[in-house]
Amino acid sequence: MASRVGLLLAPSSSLARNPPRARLPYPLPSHHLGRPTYRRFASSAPLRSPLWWPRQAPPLFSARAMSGSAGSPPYAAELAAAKKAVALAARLCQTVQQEILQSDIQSKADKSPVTVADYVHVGSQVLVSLALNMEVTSGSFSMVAEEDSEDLRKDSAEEILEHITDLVNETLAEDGSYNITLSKEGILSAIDTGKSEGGPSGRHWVLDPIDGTKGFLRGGQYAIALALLDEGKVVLGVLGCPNLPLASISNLNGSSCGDQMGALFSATVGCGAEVESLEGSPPQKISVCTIDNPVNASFFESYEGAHTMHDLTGSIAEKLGVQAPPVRIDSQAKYGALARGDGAIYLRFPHKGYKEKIWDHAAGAIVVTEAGGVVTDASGNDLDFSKGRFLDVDTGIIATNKQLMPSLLKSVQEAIKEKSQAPSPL
Ligand SMILES: Nc1ncnc2c1ncn2[C@@H]1O[C@H](COP(=O)(O)O)[C@@H](OP(=O)(O)O)[C@H]1O
Ligand SMILES: [Mg+2]
Repeated sequence: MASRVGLLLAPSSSLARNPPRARLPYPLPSHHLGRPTYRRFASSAPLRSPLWWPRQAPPLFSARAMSGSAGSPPYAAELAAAKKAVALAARLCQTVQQEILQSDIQSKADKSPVTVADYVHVGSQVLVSLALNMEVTSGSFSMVAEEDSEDLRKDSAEEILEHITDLVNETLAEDGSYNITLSKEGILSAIDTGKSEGGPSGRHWVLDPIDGTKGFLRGGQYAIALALLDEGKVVLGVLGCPNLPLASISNLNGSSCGDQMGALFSATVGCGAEVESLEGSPPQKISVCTIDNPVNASFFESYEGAHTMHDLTGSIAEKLGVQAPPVRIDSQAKYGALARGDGAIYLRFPHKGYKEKIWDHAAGAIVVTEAGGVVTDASGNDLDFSKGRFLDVDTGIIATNKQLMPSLLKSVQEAIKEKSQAPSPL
């Protein structure tokens, strides 16, 4: 946020150029510190009062699972809440992406799509925070997330904040689950619920409000990625991928034989992984592919060459004997696709000096491991999400099924060694 919102202020996006949306005629919430207190329309009831529960059936996921009820799986309430939160945020993201793609923003001389990206990052984070606070009825709330409100609190960001506020309130009104409207101060406070540092103790939500920003702006893949850490371990994860087909990507170039768009992957520790539509179709169990011969394997990697060393991943694939060309897509949609067997391997090798953040991998990693896969760093170590906002990984991150992992690790080690011994270009 700090790096992006500073660039927001030129009215360069379709959103900024268009007249402001009509304000919703709702009373606004009062300021609060700490945990946000969203106020229900025509009510001053505090958050979590039964008076707050929506009267009508929510059109998206119903998140009314009860935590810890007899016979219910672990984290059932949290999982239901996370699905609801991600589906709500996805609704906002889809609206904004359509506006971007219909506008001439990508061809503007000042090329400032980053402006729009900020609307949607903040809006998505606010909606996730709000939904989690509404749905999870016990314990304190802690969230590790990408955005903070610092730049949005500047006077110069007033117009942007107003747009974000409208966008969030319109999404809430369209969804209809909560009769709530947020003021600008409510938006700022909700963003700042994501300031936690995480760590090895307690529970922390981990959110990437839009993972794959570049893909989002290009009209490609992106994901809303939400995970829950409990005592340093990822115990559940939800990935909302609005542009990923619900059916498998059959020909591995991003298209699918099915025609329904939007996939929501989820996993709870010890309970397996599932996929369903963003509107909440019956969940289907998923598992990684069973390929054990690399000749038949394909591999996913970042679309962006700045995010991974395509030369190194090419060399790994060659050593392993993979014949298919890389499947390059943005975001943690790669983890989702891998988890349901659309491809066999995910390779990620950032350029020197880059530090991975936990929100870029927490949800994706548990979806893959619960689907029977393995996710490690380049040395075969498990990813450790308990060290705060960053991951301490050796060189890169790899994921595949259990059969292929030993030979993949060998190829990774060989390719890294070879690259380190190669003469550096003058
Ligand atoms: N130089 C870099 N190397 C590796 N990853 C980077 C990077 N710069 C940004 N990223 C991360 O790569 C993520 C996107 O991954 P992918 O390439 O798989 O789509 C970004 O998430 P955001 O888009 O949420 O910022 C960002 O966190
Ligand atoms: Mg990200």
